[in-house]
This record gives sequence, C-alpha cells and structure tokens, in this order.
Amino acid sequence: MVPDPQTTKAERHELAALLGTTPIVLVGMMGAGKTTVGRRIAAKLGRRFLDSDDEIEAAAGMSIEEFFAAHGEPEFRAGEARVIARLLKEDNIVLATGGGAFVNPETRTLINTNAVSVWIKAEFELLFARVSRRSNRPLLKTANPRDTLKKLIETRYPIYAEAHVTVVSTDVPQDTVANEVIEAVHAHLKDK
Ligand SMILES: Nc1ncnc2c1ncn2[C@@H]1O[C@H](COP(=O)(O)OP(=O)(O)OP(=O)(O)O)[C@@H](O)[C@H]1O
Ligand SMILES: O=C(O)C1=C[C@@H](O)[C@@H](O)[C@H](O)C1
Ligand SMILES: [Mg+2]
Repeated sequence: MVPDPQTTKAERHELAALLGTTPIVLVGMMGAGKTTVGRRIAAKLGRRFLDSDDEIEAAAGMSIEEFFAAHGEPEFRAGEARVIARLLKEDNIVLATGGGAFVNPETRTLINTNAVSVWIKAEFELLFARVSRRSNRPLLKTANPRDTLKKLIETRYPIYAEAHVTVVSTDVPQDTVANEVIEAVHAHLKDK
C-alpha cells in the first residue's frame, strides 16, 4: 500500500483510530471516481485498497470488456456478486465496486450489513465527459451512449441512494473528494 505523501504518519494513525476497521465500500456510476478516490482514501487511512473490477479481470485473465464479449453480462454480474462477497470478509479495506454491483439486491444488503457504503455521486455531464475519455465501458457501446448513460442514471440513482452516506463529486481535486468521504464516514459511524 502506498502512503499518501500529503498525510503524515501521525495523521494516518489518528484517522484510522477514528474509523476502526469496518470496510468502506464505494458505489456509484462509472466515471464517478470510485477507483481513483478509493485508492487515495486507502492511502490516507493506511488501509488495503481493493477494486472488484480489477479482481474480476485478474481472476478471469481478461479485461472487463473481453469478459462481456466472451461470457455476456449475466455471467459478469454473477461473478461480480461472488467476488464482492469474498472481498467483504476482510476488514480494514477500502473497496471500489463496479458501477452495477450495488444494483444487485443481495450484494446491496451484504454491503450495507458488513460495511459503510458511500455513494460517490456525480452529475451527468461530468460523468459523460469522464467516461468518454476511455472506451473500456462495454455498457456504453451503444448507438447513443449519452442516452444510455442518462437511462442508467435514472434507474440507478434511487438505488445508490440506499448507501449509508452520499458524497457529491464535482470537478474538484480527487484529494478533496477523498477527505470528504473520510469525514462523511466518520460522521456516520459516530451517529450509529
Ligand atoms: N475528482 C476528480 N477530478 C478529476 N478527475 C477525476 C476525479 N475523479 C475521477 N476522475 C477521473 O475520472 C475518470 C474515471 O474515474 P474512475 O475510473 O475512478 O471511476 P469509477 O467510478 O471507478 O468508474 P468505473 O465504475 O467504470 O470503474 C478517471 O480518468 C479519473 O482520473
Ligand atoms: O456501471 C456498470 O454496470 C459497469 C461499470 C464498470 O465499473 C464495470 O463493472 C462494467 O463496465 C459495468
Ligand atoms: Mg472503477
């Protein structure tokens, strides 16, 4: 794990002590920043960072895009649910989930029972700009990706809203979003 150069060792210990070891799980749309922000949060807290998309790619020996092409979405979803159930057995982790993972009711319950869930929420134009930079999102390989993304947002936002806390990601530095997540998780755990 790479320590965050902007966070001193003493600060990392203090933050880690405040939060305990309950897993922190990031959910939300593709492009919201779960992976990039999640990695920063883990570095700030001295936790292990895990990403369900990366785990699936490593286990399958192929990219998400290749997996969708070879096996289809239903098999991807089944594998994603299994991978997340396995990863959630660990404490002291920050887990970035794939954009569709929280939509699965069993996975959602498992996450909300065993972790603090955080919806990284971003508005449509920001998401679209970000996902357009790379073409590794098979769900958006449609005739009208703008429309597809809009429809996914409409159906998924009420589901993501079931996360314990919501942090809005605007065009601010990743470090700021990471600090906001840590504060929001702390506030949630304090009130429990
Ligand atoms: N706060 C931010 N400011 C600027 N760029 C950002 C920010 N957060 C994320 N990005 C950029 O947006 C892109 C998408 O981020 P990322 O891959 O972390 O999203 P994700 O939520 O993990 O998506 P997916 O569900 O597809 O895995 C990346 O290129 C990343 O560098
Ligand atoms: O939003 C989604 O359904 C997805 C998001 C990505 O993280 C990958 O898990 C995959 O491309 C599907
Ligand atoms: Mg990701």
